[in-house]
Amino acid sequence: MSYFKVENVSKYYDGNLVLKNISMNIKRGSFVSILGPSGCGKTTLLKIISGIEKVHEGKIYLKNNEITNMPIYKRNIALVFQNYALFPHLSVKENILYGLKNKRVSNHEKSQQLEEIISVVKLKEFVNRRVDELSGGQRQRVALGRALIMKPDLLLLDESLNALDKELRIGMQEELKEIQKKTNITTLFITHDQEEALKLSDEIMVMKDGVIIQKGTPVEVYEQPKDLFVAKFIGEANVFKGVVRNVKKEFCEIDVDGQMLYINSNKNLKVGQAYTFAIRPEKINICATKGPYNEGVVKEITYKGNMEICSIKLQNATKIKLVVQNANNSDKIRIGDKIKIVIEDSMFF
Ligand SMILES: Nc1ncnc2c1ncn2[C@@H]1O[C@H](COP(=O)(O)OP(=O)(O)OP(=O)(O)O)[C@@H](O)[C@H]1O
Repeated sequence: MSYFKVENVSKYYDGNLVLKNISMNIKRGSFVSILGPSGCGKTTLLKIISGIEKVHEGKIYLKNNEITNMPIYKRNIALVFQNYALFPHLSVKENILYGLKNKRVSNHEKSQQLEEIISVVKLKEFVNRRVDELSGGQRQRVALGRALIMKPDLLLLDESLNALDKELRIGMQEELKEIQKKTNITTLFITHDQEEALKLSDEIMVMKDGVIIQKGTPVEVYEQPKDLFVAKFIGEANVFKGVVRNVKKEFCEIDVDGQMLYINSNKNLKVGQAYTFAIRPEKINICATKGPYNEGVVKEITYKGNMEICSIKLQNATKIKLVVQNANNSDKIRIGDKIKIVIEDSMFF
């Protein structure tokens, strides 16, 4: 039996089915992200797990106990909201201790636990400061501290890094991962940020329209997306439709509106059959002479600091994007350059 299990859960709002037959098994100590676009049902799922909302169908188990209809306070599940829901006029210490308000804990134990948590979330010098005098990142840590002091069996994080600016967010992602590893707390994190999910998770569940479309490790969902939606949602992809004209041992030829694309993989494709396929920009290399290659002209270059995204127009106006790591000035690609590219791999659907 798994540590945390959701079994065929469905939920309606005003007669609309917003969660459809959701099932998941989560191992103890793992960090699982639920990734999906706005409105797909992520928050509703978290509310159901925490007990704020009721399920219409299905069952939920935590540590072998059914908790489907258990009251919130009996579940020992902590939920951190996007806006943290802290008390702004209270101190860091008071906010964190609030997590223990329904627990019978002696004052001595309380101060011991507080000290431990303050050290985990690195807020030692702010213990007595009011929350409204803290930065966004510090508030995030208070919210985490308030959840962690409960020693919950499950930690639910609802887009909790959303309120932070990019730099702080990246810093907090690292801290969150570190805290999760240190405490070994089983965590369910919801986000619509694919980079965040890839970086933090042991497992990712991709959701769309109330359904979990794919579950897997970050590598699995990125490299073997189940469908085009997942391929496009998790990372960049050049998407084409075309008919396979030739399949060789090392490569295949695909006709995209009269433009022949050469791809260095064959994936058991059938000649004459039409496929939708998606090529990751980093699977395309610029080559000197080695064939089979595709030829095109550089139309656009987007500078990204450590890399550039180049948009290449092939002979018949098909456009394809590739990644170039920042090169020396002499090797730099420029708009108007005629280049040869090798497509190393593609995902076919
Ligand atoms: N209390 C409610 N009453 C009626 N419909 C609701 C209620 N809460 C959410 N919904 C609807 O249920 C669907 C799922 O909403 P939910 O908030 O779970 O999505 P989400 O994936 O968390 O979105 P976001 O990323 O924007 O927060 C949406 O269509 C939403 O409009």
